[in-house]
Amino acid sequence: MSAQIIDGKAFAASLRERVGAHAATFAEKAGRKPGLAVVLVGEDPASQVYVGAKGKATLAANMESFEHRLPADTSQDDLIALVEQLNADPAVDGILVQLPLPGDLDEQAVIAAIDPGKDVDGFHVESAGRLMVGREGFVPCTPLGCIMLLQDRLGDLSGLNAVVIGRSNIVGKPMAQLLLDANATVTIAHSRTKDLPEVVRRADIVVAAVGRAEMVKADWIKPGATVIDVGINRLAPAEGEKRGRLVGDVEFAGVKDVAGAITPVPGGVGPMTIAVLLRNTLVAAHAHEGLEPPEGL
Ligand SMILES: Nc1nc(=O)c2c([nH]1)NC[C@@H]1CN(c3ccc(C(=O)N[C@@H](CCC(=O)O)C(=O)O)cc3)C=[N+]21
Repeated sequence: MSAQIIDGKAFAASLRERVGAHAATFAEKAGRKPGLAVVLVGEDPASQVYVGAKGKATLAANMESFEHRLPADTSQDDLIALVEQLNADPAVDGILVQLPLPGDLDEQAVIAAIDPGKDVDGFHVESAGRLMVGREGFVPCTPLGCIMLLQDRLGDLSGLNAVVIGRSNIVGKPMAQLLLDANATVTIAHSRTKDLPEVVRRADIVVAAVGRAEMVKADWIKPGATVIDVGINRLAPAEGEKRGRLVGDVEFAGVKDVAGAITPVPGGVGPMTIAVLLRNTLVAAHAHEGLEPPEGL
């Protein structure tokens, strides 16, 4: 049996379409477009490409994009001063500071400086706390995109066994909370987990977010399980290749013959992250104008 391939790219395109339509309606009511500010510190080439892609998607969704590119030797004080300037700017609804930050910049301190009402990444401790206690707030884009794909495929997740591999603040922990909120039975596995393959074999839902290329193997997967691959790893170039292939944390070639459904890399979770970022920015814009939140997103 071969798994259904979950087309995150198509799902994300449809979400971006709906967000763009809502953004146009918002602009008529508010007299301005929703605005997203992206701050990039340093010259990491992968980050530059990624920030450029976000800017394009933002404009295509009828939103304003504000890009701030700062040199790698920017001081903590200057970076926080920029964040405070963006907090005070009424044209800016969402603020994203691209991570990781270079050098000794203190990520937690920079994130703490973001107005929680503009925290469209959902990385502020206030957003994390709200998610934990079940209050409304911004949810990190990648796990929110993953739960959308899961609910689209499986409907009700009640009682399903979900195993999240990885415990980062950005993906693993909020992912587990979202699955718990959806009434799944949740296990968070990590580098110290004993007999990881055996734990994963019990899962109806596997979310792999460890950042290790092709770590999850076919014989770890319960037949028919739904596999969400959050990893984006660039392999070393093979003979004759200029750039190495992009692979996930799951060995796709093998796992696709066992799983019931699986997200590919690229074209799975990655595009969802950007679409959800735009969705969160749209929600922030409505809150800033005192408008009812948009429906059906
Ligand atoms: N504050 C912050 N928020 C982030 O959300 C954030 C961040 N920092 N730092 C970097 C990571 C990385 N990230 C990606 C999003 C989309 C794709 C994506 O769309 N990938 C495509 C293809 C990418 C390619 O071809 O290189 C895909 O998977 O199909 C990738 C990576 C968001 N991040």
